Amino acid sequence: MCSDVAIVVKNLSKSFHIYDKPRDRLLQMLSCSGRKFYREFLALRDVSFSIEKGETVGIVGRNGSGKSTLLQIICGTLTPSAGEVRTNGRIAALLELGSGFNPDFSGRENVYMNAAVLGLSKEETDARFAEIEAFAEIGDFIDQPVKTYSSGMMVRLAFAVAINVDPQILIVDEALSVGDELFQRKCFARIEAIKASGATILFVSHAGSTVIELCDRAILMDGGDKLAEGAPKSIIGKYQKLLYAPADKVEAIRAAISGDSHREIIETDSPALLMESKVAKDVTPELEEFYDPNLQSQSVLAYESHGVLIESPKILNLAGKVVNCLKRGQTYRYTYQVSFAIGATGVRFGMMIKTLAGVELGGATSAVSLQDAVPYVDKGSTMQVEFAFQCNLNPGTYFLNAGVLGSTGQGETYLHRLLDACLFRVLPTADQTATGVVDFKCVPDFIISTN
Ligand SMILES: Nc1ncnc2c1ncn2[C@@H]1O[C@H](COP(=O)(O)OP(=O)(O)OP(=O)(O)O)[C@@H](O)[C@H]1O
Repeated sequence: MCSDVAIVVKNLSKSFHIYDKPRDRLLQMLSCSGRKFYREFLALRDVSFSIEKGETVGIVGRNGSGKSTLLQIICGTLTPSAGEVRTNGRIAALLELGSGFNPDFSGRENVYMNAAVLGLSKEETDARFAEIEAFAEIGDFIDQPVKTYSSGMMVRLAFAVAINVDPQILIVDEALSVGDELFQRKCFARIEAIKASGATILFVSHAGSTVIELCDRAILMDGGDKLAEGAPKSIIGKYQKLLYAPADKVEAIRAAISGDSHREIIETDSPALLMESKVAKDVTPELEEFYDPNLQSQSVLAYESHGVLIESPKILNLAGKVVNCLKRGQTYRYTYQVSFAIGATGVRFGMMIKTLAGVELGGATSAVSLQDAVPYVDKGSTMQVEFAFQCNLNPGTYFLNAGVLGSTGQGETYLHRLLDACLFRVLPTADQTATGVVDFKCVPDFIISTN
């Protein structure tokens, strides 16, 4: 193995035996006839790549694409069915939550055990223990059995160990998403320091922005295949295209992505090759807005009705078609119907767009003050409410609220309100330069001065 290379994965395949019924497993154990009581499931199919020392590589892919299986084989906790993995350097891994811990032992004991597995002597761990404890910030829990820990505490301790053993290769599988935001930031800062020290980092993440920020390169997995590898931004674009594709277009998009990679367009962030990556992107079909029936809000929360009911919240495009997968920059109409089983005064309507995490991004009310509200709505009336909005959001998933304010005699209140009434996605585009959540239409410009 070349001394510049940290990880080599060559023609790696992994198949699992799937038993339809528990008794089939038993029959298989007892069988001497060679008959198979299981189905083979190929979780990884002929995957090859290599990672150089000092590189930070992100692995992305839809659920079940084989990311975790791949990391587990690289770390040696799972054996491949075919192919091989070679690694060069001390590996610290954060795989499944708490997988390296013994639940009956205290945090302190687990730190020593974990560090020993990673090749540290007791004296070396003694010297680092205070730093590990300080980083984990779990207080007196350090001397409690790990089985009493919350998932957040577990990940704090596991991460504190992994990053304080000076790994030459750090492998992280989504573990960071468990910790709270402040801890996540602290971890990212430390990962950057580890990266700066020249270590190799391989991590799985569903967060495209994290991969773009942290990684030098990304690998897209799908259905056990390595579909593409290249510059993070380009790979994330392909991943999102696949993720948000309507069911009948998935195969075409998959084929286009894999076709690109078979032509071996190895994309880097160097300006010369960005031209090539643009060509590769253009091969992938651009997605049009559409309605995905599977995309329904599972978290609708209705306030108690005061004789008023919000119904049929939906998004329409300008042609009047119902859609929930939207295009960035386009104008849409958010509509809902309101039925009044009771007369109400000072009626106002509202909407709010929120992120998956519930952050309120922006909305509107139909009137600034009571003076501008609809003065009176008769009992038995129905109103069709509509808010036109421009979709200045970057690709992602968002929620919409709907609300009706007014009075039925006891002062202004929500006559009805639906939280998470609607769910929509913003589709990725090939030419996206905007980052973050909101597309502020930033226009970059620069002037180079030389002395
Ligand atoms: N021990 C196992 N036995 C049978 N099937 C398995 C086993 N482990 C994983 N699989 C299957 O292999 C496929 C790949 O799983 P893996 O966990 O590697 O995917 P992933 O990309 O990490 O998914 P996610 O993003 O949901 O974590 C899945 O279909 C999964 O059900």
